[in-house]
Amino acid sequence: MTMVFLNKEIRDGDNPDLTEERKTATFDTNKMAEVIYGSEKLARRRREISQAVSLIPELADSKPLPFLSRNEKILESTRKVTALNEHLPRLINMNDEDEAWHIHSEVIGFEGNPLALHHSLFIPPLVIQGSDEQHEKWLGRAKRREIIGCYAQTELGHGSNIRKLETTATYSLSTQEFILHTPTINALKWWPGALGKSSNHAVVVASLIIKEQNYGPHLFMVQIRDEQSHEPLPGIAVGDIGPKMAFNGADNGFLGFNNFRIPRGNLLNRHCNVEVDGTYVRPPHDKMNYAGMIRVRSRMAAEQGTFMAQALTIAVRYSAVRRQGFLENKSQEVKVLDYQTQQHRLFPAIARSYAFIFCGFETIQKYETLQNEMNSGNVSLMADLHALTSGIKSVVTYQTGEGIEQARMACGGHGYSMASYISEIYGCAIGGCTYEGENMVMLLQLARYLVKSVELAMRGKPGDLGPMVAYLAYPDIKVDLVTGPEAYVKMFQHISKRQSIKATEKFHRKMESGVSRDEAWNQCAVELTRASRLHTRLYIIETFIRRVDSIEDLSIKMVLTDLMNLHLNYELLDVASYALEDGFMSSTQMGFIKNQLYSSLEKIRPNAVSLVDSFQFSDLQLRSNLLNFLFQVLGRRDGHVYQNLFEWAKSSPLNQTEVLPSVTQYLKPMMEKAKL
Ligand SMILES: CCCCCCCC(=O)SCCNC(=O)CCNC(=O)[C@H](O)C(C)(C)COP(=O)(O)OP(=O)(O)OC[C@H]1O[C@@H](n2cnc3c(N)ncnc32)[C@H](O)[C@@H]1OP(=O)(O)O
Ligand SMILES: Cc1cc2nc3c(=O)[nH]c(=O)nc-3n(C[C@H](O)[C@H](O)[C@H](O)COP(=O)(O)OP(=O)(O)OC[C@H]3O[C@@H](n4cnc5c(N)ncnc54)[C@H](O)[C@@H]3O)c2cc1C
Repeated sequence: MTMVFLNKEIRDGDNPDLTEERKTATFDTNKMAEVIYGSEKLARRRREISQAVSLIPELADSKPLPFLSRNEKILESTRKVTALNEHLPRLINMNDEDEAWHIHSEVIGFEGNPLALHHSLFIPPLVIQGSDEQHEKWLGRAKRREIIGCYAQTELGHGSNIRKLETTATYSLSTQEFILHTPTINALKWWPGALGKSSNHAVVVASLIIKEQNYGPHLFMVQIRDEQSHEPLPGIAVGDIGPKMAFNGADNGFLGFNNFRIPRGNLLNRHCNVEVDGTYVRPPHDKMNYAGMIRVRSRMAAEQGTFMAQALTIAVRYSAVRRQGFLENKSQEVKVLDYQTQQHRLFPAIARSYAFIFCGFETIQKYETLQNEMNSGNVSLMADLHALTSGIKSVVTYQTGEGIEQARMACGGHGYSMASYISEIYGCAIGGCTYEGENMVMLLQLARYLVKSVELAMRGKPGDLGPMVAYLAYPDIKVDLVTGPEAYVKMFQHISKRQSIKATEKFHRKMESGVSRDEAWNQCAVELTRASRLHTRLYIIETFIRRVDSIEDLSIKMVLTDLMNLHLNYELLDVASYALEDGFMSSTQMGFIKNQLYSSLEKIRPNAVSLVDSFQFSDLQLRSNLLNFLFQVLGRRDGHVYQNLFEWAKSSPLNQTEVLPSVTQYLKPMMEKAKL
């Protein structure tokens, strides 16, 4: 008998070690999934979608992805995404972004696909920056997938410094067109996903030139390939940039223009415009054209939390079936999950996954508020959200990379095999440290905001500080950590405030010593990025506490409180040196934090498997597909790891023949020669 997604996901025939873990859980994984995904409906819809997908064989991988060449990977991801396209209207609510994200992640996995950017980076800027008329012209076609698009901003020579993008869009008064041009090799667009071979349209970011004046980066809708032949249009050079650390089922590309003309109406002009006579109509905010990037960054906390959760699901389940070494009982080896070091490796990362997902919810809601305000012409929230999302994207991507790498090491040798799927998740997740703004660059954006806020506080204007930075003006009152989470928040506020002030003061001292503003900034940059990280980590902690406070179900609240306490102690321990430095934290308090941390690990141990089960990733999503025995393997929810690893190895193309050409052509002659 198989009982799918019952409370503790107990199924007959599962590895008894995993079943034992599930039986010890103190909570219902379905209820936890509701908390993770925000509602009963969404959690249930995810299960229904997973179930429906598992019944459609053409949506399964036709071969283990690591055994495919790049061309085969692209063919396979395209096959799956187009097959999925046919089923989508029946399987999901087409207007629900969460359902769409979930089903794509089920079917495609982490390899990428030629339509991934179409939905996340082509349609959104069109919606945000396009006028009603432009929506009429392109949006319906894009949504129906009559056309495929991408977002082409980064160039070979410039990614971080958008103001210096070299691709130009020069307005021609005589023809009322924009002339797109790539003046140098460095100006080639480079990196955009799905540009290389798949897209026939692109939202292109180019510097707008009118009567020789440069108005900075603007967004243009550009058709790059013929809709019938799919050949590049005359005046366009486009291609794939080659294999990458991950995303090899997608065709990141390059793009160059040779005086390529587009109509005036192709400037996305909801917020700005170029009139027929060349008059430039300014947007309500200088950085309005960057709004799409805030949107993507606001989604990254939840996204990265989910990436890390997938790697942890694999590692925790595996750690519960992997037995190695002894504790007290010498007659049976222990589950490696029982080692304190293994728990210390994995459990704080589980806590971070939950923290990032909860933080992600708040950030997405904040973005939605911003979007509504922008639509009615109010841009006052932009600066705050830009600062916040710059910090969040940087901290969560970095820590997710750390967490996934720990998950890999926690699986020992098998973690290093592509059968674990962890390397693919890792490659994809750490891309986030770079895309949507390189992490250091974005931390420095947040630092600008923090420095300004400290300056306000120093000028005695704490009332002018926004709610997220109000703590910069709080007095220093020592805290007793025994009293609970609020004391941890206060300790973190002190640490973060002190670092922001120290960095600002250093910056001021540099300038007072005669160093230019930019040079002074650079000489303080490490301290400034530290301030940004601390501020962001404080924000993540606060969102975690808010979420746990809001939970009514007692059994869920209890286990999440354990997880939150682990998070608080782990995070504080990690930054304790800042508070020890000025005596705000005593060495006794430091000892208390460590003890609390170890006790949290023990409390979480019996719930560890169910905490990762609660993410409810299907085996297909973890590339441990039940439909086909050959696929990976370590994260299987049934825990039958070893026989599947053996099947995986047998399916390696190298094992399809006993004697390889490498042996007949080289090794054998070498050995024969040696005998002479
Ligand atoms: C599945 C895989 C998907 C992968 C998808 C990946 C897609 C991509 O990567 S697309 C490309 C993304 N590219 C980037 O993110 C580039 C990062 N760079 C940038 O965003 C900008 O160059 C940036 C923000 C660093 C600097 O911009 P710049 O115009 O030079 O502004 P700068 O001079 O630093 O700041 C001026 C002011 O603008 C503000 N500002 C900058 N950006 C914004 C914004 N988005 N909103 C509001 N204010 C902003 C600054 O805070 C600053 O304010 P203040 O003067 O008050 O301190
Ligand atoms: C997987 C992936 C997908 C992508 N998809 C797209 C896409 O769809 N569309 C698109 O347009 N682009 C895309 N990109 C490009 C991406 O947005 C850029 O690579 C990113 O913005 C970083 O810019 P860069 O490559 O110029 O890095 P650089 O800025 O050259 O970074 C190199 C180093 O310089 C440092 N640095 C740079 N400037 C500063 C500064 N001011 N202060 C301190 N340090 C600095 C950085 O911290 C970093 O250490 C993608 C990239 C990846 C990896």
